[in-house]
Amino acid sequence: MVTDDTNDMITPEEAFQIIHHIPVPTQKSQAPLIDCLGKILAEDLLADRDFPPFDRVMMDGIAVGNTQIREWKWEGMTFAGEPQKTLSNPDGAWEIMTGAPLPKNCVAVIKVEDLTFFERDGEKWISCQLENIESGSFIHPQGSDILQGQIILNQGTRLKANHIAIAASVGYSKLWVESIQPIGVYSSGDELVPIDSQPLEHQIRSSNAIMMQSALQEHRISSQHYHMPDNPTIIHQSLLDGLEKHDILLLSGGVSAGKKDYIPGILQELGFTAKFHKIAQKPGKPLWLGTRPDGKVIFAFPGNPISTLVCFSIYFLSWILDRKGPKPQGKILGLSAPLKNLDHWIPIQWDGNQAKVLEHNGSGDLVHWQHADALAWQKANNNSEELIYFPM
Ligand SMILES: Nc1nc2c(c(=O)[nH]1)N[C@H]1C(S)=C(S)[C@@H](COP(=O)(O)OP(=O)(O)OC[C@H]3O[C@@H](n4cnc5c(N)ncnc54)[C@H](O)[C@@H]3O)O[C@H]1N2
Ligand code: MOO
Repeated sequence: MVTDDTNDMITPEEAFQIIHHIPVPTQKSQAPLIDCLGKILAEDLLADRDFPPFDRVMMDGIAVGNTQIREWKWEGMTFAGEPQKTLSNPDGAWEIMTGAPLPKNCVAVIKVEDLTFFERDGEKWISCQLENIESGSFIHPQGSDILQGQIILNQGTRLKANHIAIAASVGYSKLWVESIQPIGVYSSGDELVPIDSQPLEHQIRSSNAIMMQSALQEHRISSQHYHMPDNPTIIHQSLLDGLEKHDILLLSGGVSAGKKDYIPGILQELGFTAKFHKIAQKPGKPLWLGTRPDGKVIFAFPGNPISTLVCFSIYFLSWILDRKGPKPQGKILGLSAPLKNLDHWIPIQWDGNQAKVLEHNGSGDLVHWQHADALAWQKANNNSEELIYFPM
């Protein structure tokens, strides 16, 4: 008899909704700027001076006070890093380099490509053929980006490299940030053996934990690995120990319907409430997510390597990185018919500039999936060829 358990499953959309209402446990600490990438800023940063701090020259060339004439007498030169000078002759020109402070009495900059330098009566002159020279051209006015004392970067910003540059430019060599503390990463199953051992015929090498740990490293989150055999007493104790040290645990295996799939029951014993167990999707149907009143969060991923990979990438990473799910959209070549009641996460490979379905052997097949560039989201019963996808 074929059973249909779609009634007790939620959709991926519902799962995203639930996930994004769960606070990510973080701790506030002060960190050197070089270690702040990817963390959440826990303070407002103020501009310590106007930006730019002076009228900044934007092109190598000359600065002039009179834009109506086309020949100016050379008066002096300023490089970036030199203090502001003053143009004394109203019909003169001051040679300037990008980044220098605009000399006093100047109203426009003309770039060197539009100029001719020449000598007349033993003196330096500059001419220009441009019809129109607008006042203010190639001048980045003082305070036009932001004024001193204003907030230049808001608390809550997830810090990218350009934000780090802003912090540096206003003199913060350390920042208060919210960061995710080391995560406990668990593998489970009697069939699993360590990477450097020779498996017996019925055994396999464990790969899910190291995959998750590596992916966490990419986001500068440290982790600790634990392995649990299929023994409820040991699982209970091991998770209890892990919860002493970590706010977030990531588990893989032992969450489906097998006789030794103890994980959901034990997590309940440990005080966790399941937010969901089972999403109408393939792969990764039996994904379990639970929280505890003290703020601890556990994702228990289905053990098949691709199920763990897909659920980790789609749900866990979008939770900690505060992404709201897949965004880009495009036409995918080679799609098969949608599944009847399950959303389908389909590996996509870029072929030149086309996205096409990657052939594979299901959620136990790490080998073919190595070529996946993205995951396309084919909704149940939906024949569209334009799919939202998720870069991997
Ligand atoms: N009767 C049912 N059986 C299954 C269902 C179901 O709904 N009813 N769901 C299937 C789906 S879908 C998946 S996905 C798997 C998930 O199973 P578990 O989470 O219980 O995982 P295990 O049974 O422990 O392992 C599954 C598979 O993955 C291998 N595995 C586990 N951990 C690792 C690891 N760390 N590294 C590499 N490989 C790992 C394990 O050896 C198994 O081959 O359940 C289906 N069954
Ligand atoms: O979700 Mo399972 O991932 O179909 O093998």
